[in-house]
Amino acid sequence: MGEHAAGRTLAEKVWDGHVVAKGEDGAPDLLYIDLHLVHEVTSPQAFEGLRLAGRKLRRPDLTIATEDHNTPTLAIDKPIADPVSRTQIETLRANCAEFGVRLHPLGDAEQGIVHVVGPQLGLTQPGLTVVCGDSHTSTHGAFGALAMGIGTSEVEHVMATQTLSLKPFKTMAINVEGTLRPGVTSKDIILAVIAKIGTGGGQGYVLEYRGSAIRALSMEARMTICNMSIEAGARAGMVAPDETTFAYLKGKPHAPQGADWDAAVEHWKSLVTDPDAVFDAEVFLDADELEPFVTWGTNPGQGISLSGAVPSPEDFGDENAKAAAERALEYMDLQPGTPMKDIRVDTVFLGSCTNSRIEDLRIAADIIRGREKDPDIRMMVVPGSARVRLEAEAEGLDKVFKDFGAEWRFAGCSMCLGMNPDQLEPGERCASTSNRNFEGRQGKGGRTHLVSPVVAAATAVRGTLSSPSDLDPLPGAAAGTTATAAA
Ligand SMILES: CC(C)[C@H](C(=O)O)[C@@H](O)C(=O)O
Ligand code: SF4
Repeated sequence: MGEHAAGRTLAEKVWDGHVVAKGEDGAPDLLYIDLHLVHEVTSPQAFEGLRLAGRKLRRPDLTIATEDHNTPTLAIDKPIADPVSRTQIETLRANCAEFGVRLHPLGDAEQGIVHVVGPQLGLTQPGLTVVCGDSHTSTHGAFGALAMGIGTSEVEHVMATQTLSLKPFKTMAINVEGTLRPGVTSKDIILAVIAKIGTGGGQGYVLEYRGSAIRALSMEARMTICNMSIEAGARAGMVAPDETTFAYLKGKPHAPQGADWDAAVEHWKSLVTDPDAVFDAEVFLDADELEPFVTWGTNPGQGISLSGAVPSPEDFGDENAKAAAERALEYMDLQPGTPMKDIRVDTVFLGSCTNSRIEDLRIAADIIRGREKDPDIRMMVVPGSARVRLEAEAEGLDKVFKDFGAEWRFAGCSMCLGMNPDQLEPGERCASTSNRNFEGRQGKGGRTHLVSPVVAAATAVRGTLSSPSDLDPLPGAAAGTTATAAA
């Protein structure tokens, strides 16, 4: 025991502030939940459980639902053709009506991927506990919230009690110092982190992303990083709130106003890891050295610099990693030693809760503006929410994408996981801005390379995995890229 208690990390502060009942000897604590986000896939049994128990929803005012996974991205005014998707959507609508949950249905201006909607409404705020029956709830940690994906039985527990029983966690600092080069984005940071620590490296930990490179990122770029914390196996990922966070939140529909705003900012400023706090583990990454990062395999940790080559299973010391690489290369139909930039893709997907916010669309549009799409590439652009779509259209980005030959779709999860008509054909290869490259994730037999929005855009121009620096300069433009390090 030390002389005096050590300082606390950000995660510990938020946790401590929500304990309703403390567990003894490593048993779970009961935590109060500030915000419960709901979508159609993981809520039906939870609502059914409440119904069977004759219970009410404890806090409808802290619960909000949206339709995202099963929604079509074309002809959204027509009935949903797929019976399973239609049933899930109709069930959500009926449940929300019965239990008094605010729902943003397809066609509503606030409909969209649950992890895009919460932040854009200003519901996601520093210091809150946020849960959702969805693994990528970690996205909301970008605001300094403790945000966790939960299972359907936990969804029911939160619905019934507004609390959740949670096991203690360990803390890991992910320190990213330096300045990103042009064309390198926050997506590359997180892909590099996962390649470094592995898909199980974060197990049991709440990650805190820190350092000058993280501080320099926009809120949307921070969300991209926190979003993929779960792909490293972590319980959650967080960034301490700062002026960037406050500026993003100010004026959002659910952000505090007037004197409440000032008081909130005062409180939020205390949500930082104390200088004398000790993390259970630390990881360091040099932002100056980072290059655009892409995956070659079938888990998000199987990634490499875009300037590199497909690795050989022999490159992996560990027998499991060797076997996993062998299997991944077979599924991906790739030969060791092939330069990543020689890999031809069929489809480019710009979307998902990782990279479908307005900044993602802007930086991709900046690259393709005035350029021609490779004629054999199919490109789909799917805004994360109806609001993002409207905003993009007000800026004329839809026209940039359409002139380029891309498909401009309505908001939803879309080809991120193909629970809707947007799927890859067997054997089709896709450069995707989403977060999972599992076998069959984007359609049976489909092959996924995870990339940043700028790599997605450059790939759509050249037809092979490419970064903006591989593109010929536009006539009259200065050499280099217009992509900023902001996304
Ligand atoms: C459908 C849902 C439960 C799932 C998740 O939890 O992540 C989905 O969003 C995904 O990305 O695979
Ligand atoms: S966009 Fe993809 S990762 Fe995000 S919630 Fe939807 S299916 Fe899951």
